[in-house]
Amino acid sequence: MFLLSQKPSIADHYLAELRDVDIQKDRMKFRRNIERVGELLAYEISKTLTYRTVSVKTPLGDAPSRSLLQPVVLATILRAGLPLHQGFLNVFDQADNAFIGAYRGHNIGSDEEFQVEMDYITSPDLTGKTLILIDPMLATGSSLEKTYHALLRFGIPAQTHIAAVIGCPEGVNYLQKRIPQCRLWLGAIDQKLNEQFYIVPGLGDAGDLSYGPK
Ligand SMILES: O=P(O)(O)OC[C@H]1O[C@H](OP(=O)(O)OP(=O)(O)O)[C@H](O)[C@@H]1O
Ligand SMILES: O=c1cc[nH]c(=O)[nH]1
Ligand SMILES: [Mg+2]
Repeated sequence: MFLLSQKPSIADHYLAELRDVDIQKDRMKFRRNIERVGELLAYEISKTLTYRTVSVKTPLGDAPSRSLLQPVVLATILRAGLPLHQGFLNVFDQADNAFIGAYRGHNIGSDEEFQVEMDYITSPDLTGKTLILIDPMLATGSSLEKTYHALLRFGIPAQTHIAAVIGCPEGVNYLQKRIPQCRLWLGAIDQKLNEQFYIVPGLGDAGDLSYGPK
């Protein structure tokens, strides 16, 4: 698992602003900070990808360069994933894209449990591609796990990365147990989940903070 906050960097500044109840009132800033964390995570992931050597013609000669070998597919869980998706797309600007409509609904008969509802999924062929699954909050991990398995009907990727801004031990353990083949990339890892399955201290509801209450 990779953790942006493991070493002090500008990522800490973005994360602090994302968590701050006063700064959160500015939705544009909130979305932009999520996007910026996405750009940083995408850059970190890019360091692990495979490149082929190419020669690029400059006005003065030929420059030995590198170009991505495997196509990247960015797969994002709506709604809260959208600003994070944009950050990844700023970096992997030629990526193909998949979108999944998933949200935490309530189970019948219990106020304290939920099941992930999924009602929209679209994806290019994933066979042999580098898949990056994007969602800012890794809480229980159910949304990401369900999404990963649903996406496999579009083909088996060569490798899968999961990127989130804030995670928690419960969600990390869940994904490492259920889908150990996926590599995890997080901005920060927080203390725990509360009784409503929100990350504490976390930042609140990333979807609502980006786009308003629903
Ligand atoms: O790890 P989990 O326990 O599955 O929870 C995380 C999910 O919860 C949030 O979505 P939410 O259901 O709030 O939908 P939204 O993006 O529309 O706000 C978040 O964006 C994740 O998708
Ligand atoms: O803390 C959490 C958990 C799930 N979804 C959020 O937006 N925040
Ligand atoms: Mg939400």
